[in-house]
Amino acid sequence: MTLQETFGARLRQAMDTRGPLCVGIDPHPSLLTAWGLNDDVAGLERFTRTTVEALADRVAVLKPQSAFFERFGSRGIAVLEKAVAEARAAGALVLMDAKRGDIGSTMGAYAETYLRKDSPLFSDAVTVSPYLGFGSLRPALDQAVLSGCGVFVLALTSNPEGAEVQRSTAAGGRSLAQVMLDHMAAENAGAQPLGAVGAVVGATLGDAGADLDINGPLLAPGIGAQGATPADLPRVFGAAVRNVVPSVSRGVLKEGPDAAGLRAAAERFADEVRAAVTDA
Ligand SMILES: O=C(O)c1cc(=O)[nH]c(=O)n1[C@@H]1O[C@H](COP(=O)(O)O)[C@@H](O)[C@H]1O
Repeated sequence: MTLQETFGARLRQAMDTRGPLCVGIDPHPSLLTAWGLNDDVAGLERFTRTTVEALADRVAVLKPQSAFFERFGSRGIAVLEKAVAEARAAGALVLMDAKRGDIGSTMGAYAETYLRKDSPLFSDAVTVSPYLGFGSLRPALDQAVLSGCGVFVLALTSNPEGAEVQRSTAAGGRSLAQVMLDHMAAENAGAQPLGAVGAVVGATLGDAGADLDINGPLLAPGIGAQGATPADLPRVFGAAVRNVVPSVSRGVLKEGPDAAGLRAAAERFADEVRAAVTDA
């Protein structure tokens, strides 16, 4: 695989050319209603198509939240499959937010679902949980490298409940999250320009209080509806802020269904991120 084909290279290039932003596609029932749509498969399809058409040719990363599609069973998954293919065709990287985590043998099936090139849900990257043990992720980590894809591993999540688990002290006195971050750094060692293993670290944390030097991307959800702003990023991420992929879902989606409104919101967030990172 050439350097250009690695996930790290593709992500870096997308962020440099399109701006440092991930927009989440989270079709909440309340958003469907606010857009004048019904909370049914037709509404889901219209919402998703509008968002992809408005943003896939300009934002670096689109992150569909699988749960909102799974709600509708197989017909919802069909909408998701189409959205992934169309977003990728328009040049966006697709990060499937599925937060999968299971024993290794089952993780192998998830890896095939999202990271094998001939799968109907093939995406550029997927979110996973390491809290069944980092080693349980091995099939996804290996499949990602084979396919030139990325894996975003939950480390310090944006929700307040996460700390109970993630900040607990593990063997050797490190926090459990730090143990996971250290595994990620080991996976990414030597990769240029960035490794394929990303960490998820909430922008809401105030100060991450962890060593985020993993030589990989740092997905930062929590901007917008959960209260964080791009200006918070330098404080949370310190020197690692240049590897941050800030993520906004409702903060952009609430500006729909008008495509111009969605685009303007995404551009505004990307501009604010650029300013915050430049000033850092
Ligand atoms: O992995 C994620 O994307 C994620 C991790 C995390 O720590 N917190 C978090 O909010 N998310 C996801 O990011 C999105 C946040 O949506 P908004 O709060 O509407 O911007 C949701 O799809 C969450 O599932």
